[in-house]
Amino acid sequence: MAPHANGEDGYTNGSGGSTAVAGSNKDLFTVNSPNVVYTDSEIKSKYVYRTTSVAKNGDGKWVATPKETVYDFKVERKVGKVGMMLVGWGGNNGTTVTAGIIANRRGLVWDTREGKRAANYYGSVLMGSTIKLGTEAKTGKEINIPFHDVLPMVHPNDLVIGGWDISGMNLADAMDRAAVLEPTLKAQVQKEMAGMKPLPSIYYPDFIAANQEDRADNILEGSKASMAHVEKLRKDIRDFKAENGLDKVIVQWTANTERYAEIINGVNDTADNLLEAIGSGHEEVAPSTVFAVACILENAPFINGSPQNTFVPGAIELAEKHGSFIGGDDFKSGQTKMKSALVDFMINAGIKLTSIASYNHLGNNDGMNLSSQKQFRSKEISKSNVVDDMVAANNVLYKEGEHPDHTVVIKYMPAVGDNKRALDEYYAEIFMGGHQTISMFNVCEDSLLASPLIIDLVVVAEMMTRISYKADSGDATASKEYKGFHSVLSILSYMLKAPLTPPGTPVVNALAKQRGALTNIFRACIGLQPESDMTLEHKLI
Ligand SMILES: NC(=O)c1ccc[n+]([C@@H]2O[C@H](COP(=O)([O-])OP(=O)(O)OC[C@H]3O[C@@H](n4cnc5c(N)ncnc54)[C@H](O)[C@@H]3O)[C@@H](O)[C@H]2O)c1
Ligand SMILES: O=P([O-])([O-])O[C@@H]1[C@@H](O)[C@H](O)[C@@H](O)[C@H](O)[C@@H]1O
Repeated sequence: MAPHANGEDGYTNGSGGSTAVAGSNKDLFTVNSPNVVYTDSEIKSKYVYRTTSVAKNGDGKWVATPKETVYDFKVERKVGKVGMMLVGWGGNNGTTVTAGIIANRRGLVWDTREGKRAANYYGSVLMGSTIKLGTEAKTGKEINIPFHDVLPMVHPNDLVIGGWDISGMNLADAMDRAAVLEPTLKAQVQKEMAGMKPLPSIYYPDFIAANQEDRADNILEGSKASMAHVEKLRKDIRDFKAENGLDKVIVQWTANTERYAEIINGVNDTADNLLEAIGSGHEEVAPSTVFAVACILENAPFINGSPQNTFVPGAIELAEKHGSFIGGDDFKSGQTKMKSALVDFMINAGIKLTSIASYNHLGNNDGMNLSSQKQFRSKEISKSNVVDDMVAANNVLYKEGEHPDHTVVIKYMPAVGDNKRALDEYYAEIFMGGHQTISMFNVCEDSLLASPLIIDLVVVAEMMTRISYKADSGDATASKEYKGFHSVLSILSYMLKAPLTPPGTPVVNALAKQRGALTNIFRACIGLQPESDMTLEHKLI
């Protein structure tokens, strides 16, 4: 049921909930609590984090003990001027997200066969979805607010965009090459994008498919890692920041999928060894890792939107040493996003999933790059591990080490272009020897699904640069002074297929849990408890 204006400062949707209209004033809401203090520059909150500690007693039985930890969070309210630099800016995703932000910034409307279309941010969890703020006391109605309004976040319209590409094509021509957007929209952004030209990038041929060589006409000298490359990329970031008067820059890899790098002791296992390996031009150091190192040293958050193992152990250690943010891997845009929701539902419904067959074909340049086995292998890994946590959490259905069959196939079919076809079959055992077969045909317009994720990743990563905490927790999180979250931003996992997590911490792929973590961490920053959906107020009356 479409929402309709209820005459007040909001909308009543079909479920009787209410969504406050964003932008009706600078602060859509304030929190009325002795634990939350607003100043012009900061929001400070005291938050009681409630968990349940479990341990086995002498009889081998689990004993569950409620545990409370008090955290002090601080949010800097000033957003500042933010830049987004994309590696692979001239690709399908890079050109599409750039055109999309320009179209939104200018409020563009364009003609299509189905009628007029207006710029929007659909598919962005921050710009296109809401979270529950609470329940209206006088009516009992659920009050929902735009996700983007829960904390002071940068608006994508305000992002200053730049980046690198091994292809020197200007963004207007590259947008035509990508063949993603309607001509009537392209025509309205063509002039602005024609003035955008990617910076030359580093190109180490062995890491991406040989079929990409023809594009590589905008490259820096040297076909192996070097500190000169690191310093050039660092200078590019500094220059971009200075030329645009930016307060900070967030960098994202949306360049082609690379082959995995071999993890070698003495080469990329520690921060020092990695820096030495770069300095000596070791052939196992990938371009994406060189970009990561440059960003870490420049303290620019770096996010890997592709599946390769960019963050070798040495890169993670370097980020921890410098307190720089990194995140990845591989945008979770279509087939895998659906899988991480559907498998979560099936297994948590007690349905024993026994096999998943995931096939897809696509015809864009990414597909061509993935037609090479080594690059496909990177993607196969990231697409295959996405159900592991859900299976491992259900020891009723699955014995130790038991898991569904899982096959991932990707084929390059030029004819379909960016309109990727995903065909999935989920086969499961149900009650009394029965079976359930779910077959799905999902046409994912790859870049139109990935572009909003690029925006969410940048906005959340930037937000995390303005959140700090201190705690007298008595555990590893204890800190007397305010400090940032761990360098590995696992809070980004909702947008990623293979979430990178701080060393030794579990990977969560279940989509609902990932969204819950993002929502509730942001709620904690303003002193609000997690939304439990218990709604006791509606069940105990
Ligand atoms: N739905 C999606 O589109 C989606 C989902 C998940 C992951 N991804 C990943 O995002 C990446 C980009 O996807 P795409 O469809 O935009 O691909 P694309 O091939 O259209 O764009 C990649 C761009 O990267 C450039 N490039 C390659 N190596 C480079 C380097 N070393 N430095 C700078 N630029 C370089 C290429 O010239 C190209 O313009 C791929 O790795 C893909 O697997 C995409
Ligand atoms: O996100 P998702 O739809 O599961 O996975 C997609 C793959 O199916 C596709 O082959 C690839 O080109 C995209 O980059 C993306 O990784």
